[in-house]
Amino acid sequence: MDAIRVENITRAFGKGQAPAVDGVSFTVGEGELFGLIGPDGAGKTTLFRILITLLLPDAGHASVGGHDVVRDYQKIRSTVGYMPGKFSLYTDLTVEENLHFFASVFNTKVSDHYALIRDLYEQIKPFKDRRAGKLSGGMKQKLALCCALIHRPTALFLDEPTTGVDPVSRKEFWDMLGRLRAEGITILVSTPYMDEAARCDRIALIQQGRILSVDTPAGLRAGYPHPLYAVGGAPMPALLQQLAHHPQAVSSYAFGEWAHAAFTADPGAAALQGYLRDAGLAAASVQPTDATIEDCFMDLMKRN
Ligand SMILES: Nc1ncnc2c1ncn2[C@@H]1O[C@H](COP(=O)(O)OP(=O)(O)OP(=O)(O)O)[C@@H](O)[C@H]1O
Repeated sequence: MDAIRVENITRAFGKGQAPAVDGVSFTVGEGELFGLIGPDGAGKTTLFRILITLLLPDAGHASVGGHDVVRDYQKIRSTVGYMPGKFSLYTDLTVEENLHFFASVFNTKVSDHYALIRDLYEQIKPFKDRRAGKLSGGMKQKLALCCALIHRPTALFLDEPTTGVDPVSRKEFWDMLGRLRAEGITILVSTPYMDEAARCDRIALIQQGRILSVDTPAGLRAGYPHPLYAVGGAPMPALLQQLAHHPQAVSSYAFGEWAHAAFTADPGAAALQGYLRDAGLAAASVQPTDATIEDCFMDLMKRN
């Protein structure tokens, strides 16, 4: 049985508005770490709210742990953990009080499943008497995850858990997700950060409410359809302009200090270098490169 099943789910807000989620389908296997990757406004939160039964879909079906999100919503609420994108804890309660409160909501005790949160909670324990509102961003996020895990959910829904979190805490957070996955907990996590996609078993790329692709990160990258070059060493605006004018150009984007340029057929590094030199960009360096998740996303967006 799939841990999460989404079939043609559609949801719009108001008449005449484009649907926030538009005919979305995918499945998540038991114990899978599945990423929903897409920019702001792509429909990730709307989909999460439908799956954790806070919002009704207009059309389609979805189930979590075999329970239908409309018919069996109570069953789902007692068995899933949810960490919303916005800080969801009680800012006036201390760290420890928040934890006990969430345990009581789920009819359990902190001690019942402490082993699951021990690693995480040890890191915030020194601040157990501090009000949650006074914690740093990374600490708040750790406490929110502890609270979402307090009843040992079978499935965990994390909506942009690392947005606005520093790089070290982000890494620690993803390490923690790996450990939870090893415990057999199914995880659906959304993020706008393409680099985090590589930490997932499979990912769905989502844009304007539609799924562009569902694949493993490696499968997605391997399926990138164009010869791709990383080009640097010259001013970016001039590089991008010149690359866009190449007769075989498909696209060119700035990726940090490099431009990534895709072509319909492989121009060859030497010929591409010559083309740029002839255009007055003699300092440009050119090397073939593998597609990143972001390259794949850009390409799929162009084609859909
Ligand atoms: N309650 C609502 N009323 C009206 N429009 C909404 C509502 N919730 C979401 N939307 C709209 O639906 C679209 C998808 O929003 P959603 O929050 O699901 O996207 P997201 O991928 O989670 O992005 P973000 O990170 O910005 O929240 C957006 O255009 C948003 O403005």
